[in-house]
Amino acid sequence: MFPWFAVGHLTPFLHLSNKLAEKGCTISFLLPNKAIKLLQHFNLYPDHITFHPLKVPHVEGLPPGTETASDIPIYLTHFLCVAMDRTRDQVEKIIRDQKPDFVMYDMAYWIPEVARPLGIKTIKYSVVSAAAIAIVLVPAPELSAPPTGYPSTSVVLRGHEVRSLLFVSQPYGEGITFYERACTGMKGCDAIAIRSCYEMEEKLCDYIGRQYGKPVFLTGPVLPESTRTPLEDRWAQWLNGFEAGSVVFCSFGSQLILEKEQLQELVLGFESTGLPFLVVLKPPVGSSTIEEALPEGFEERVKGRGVVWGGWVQQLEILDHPSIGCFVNTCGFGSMWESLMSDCQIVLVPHLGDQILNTRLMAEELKVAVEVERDEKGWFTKENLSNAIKGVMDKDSEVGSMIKKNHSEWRKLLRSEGFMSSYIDKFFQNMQELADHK
Ligand SMILES: O=c1ccn([C@@H]2O[C@H](COP(=O)(O)OP(=O)(O)O[C@H]3O[C@H](CO)[C@@H](O)[C@H](O)[C@H]3O)[C@@H](O)[C@H]2O)c(=O)[nH]1
Repeated sequence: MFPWFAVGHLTPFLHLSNKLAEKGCTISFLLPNKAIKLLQHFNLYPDHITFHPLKVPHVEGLPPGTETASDIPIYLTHFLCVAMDRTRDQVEKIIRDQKPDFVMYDMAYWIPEVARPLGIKTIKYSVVSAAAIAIVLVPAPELSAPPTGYPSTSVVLRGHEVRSLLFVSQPYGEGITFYERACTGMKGCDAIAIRSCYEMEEKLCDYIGRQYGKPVFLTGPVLPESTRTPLEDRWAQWLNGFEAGSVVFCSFGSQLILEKEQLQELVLGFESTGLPFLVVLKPPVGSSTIEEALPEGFEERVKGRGVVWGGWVQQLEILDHPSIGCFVNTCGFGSMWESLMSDCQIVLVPHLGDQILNTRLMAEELKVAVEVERDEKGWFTKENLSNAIKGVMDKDSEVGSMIKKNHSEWRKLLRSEGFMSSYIDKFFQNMQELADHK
């Protein structure tokens, strides 16, 4: 397993590794040294899954010590791609030593070049939605419309949102654009795997398979069915102090760093809901702590009912806490699945291109969430945020009841006996057939 150096990618690769280890596979998991600490509690089969730490070389343009996308603002990501590509010698050595049957990868487009001469099969595992892959099948200058044959009219970008995909034609590593990286990685593999399910994205998955002429294997959502570690006492105790389903939890993923002004607007939005809230965000641009960026008098005013936290929390465990009633997030693909598995109302504030598409899927196709209204620049006002939250938390709200009902049906399906395991069984069978295919 060789995932991209970002928590939102490392985590689902590890969840899948657990499922494959359960079936008896032996897995070498390649990851930046620093990420081991963050992930090791998710390794449920340490006898089968071995972490191989990689030394991430320093690349000019990155702060010293950068190892994952969480360490840097999004606009520096292309330098981290350079660093990942420069681990190629280390990766190649591990592959030669371990001689696996398969290598699964995502952003490292050069894996097929390394593996094929050794007779090793490769699977490109996409941990973003099928919609997000399908929409970038054309280079950015043509992005004003989805590619020909794109099979959805609702899971699309609208107007100015198209700008969120302009990065596709920009360098993403040395001498390679994001588009070229994505396409080369797809064209070189023996099969494409997607962390999705037919119930949600069948047409999009089939479309990708047709475009690349490759088999497409779906792994399903691949989430732990229950949380394994107890919630940190600090949060358990704080949340225990509120009524069931009353607290609004907000987490913006592992990467997003806001401008100070945006952060202030956001927290003021939470304040004006009048509801208890736990907001987890990275300190904004130019601040070393979250506290120094909060609006004046804010902490005093929300004391006892609101917390804004600048560190890492156990998101899955928090979502499982009975006091949480609403989850506000950017609809990164990891949080999207986690929110669907939870019992909470879902409010979405997408930021990146794939997050907008996931939001359309959730809010318009499945109708399990509401999307906060945003302006041309992609930002929103405290009133819009507060209204969206109150709209789903109000017991008499029609929209709130409608999304609650739809969400509960999806949750029932995802949690139903055999739903996730049948995807894994099928995926495992697909892998065995691919291994036998000379
Ligand atoms: O304090 C925190 C913050 C995050 N998480 C976990 O980190 C993961 C975050 O994943 P996601 O919600 O997808 O956010 P990002 O990592 O920011 O997402 C990146 O990767 C996704 C693919 O997984 C893309 O869809 C997004 O656009 C991209 O920003 C989830 O499993 C969370 O449970 C925690 O456990 N604690």
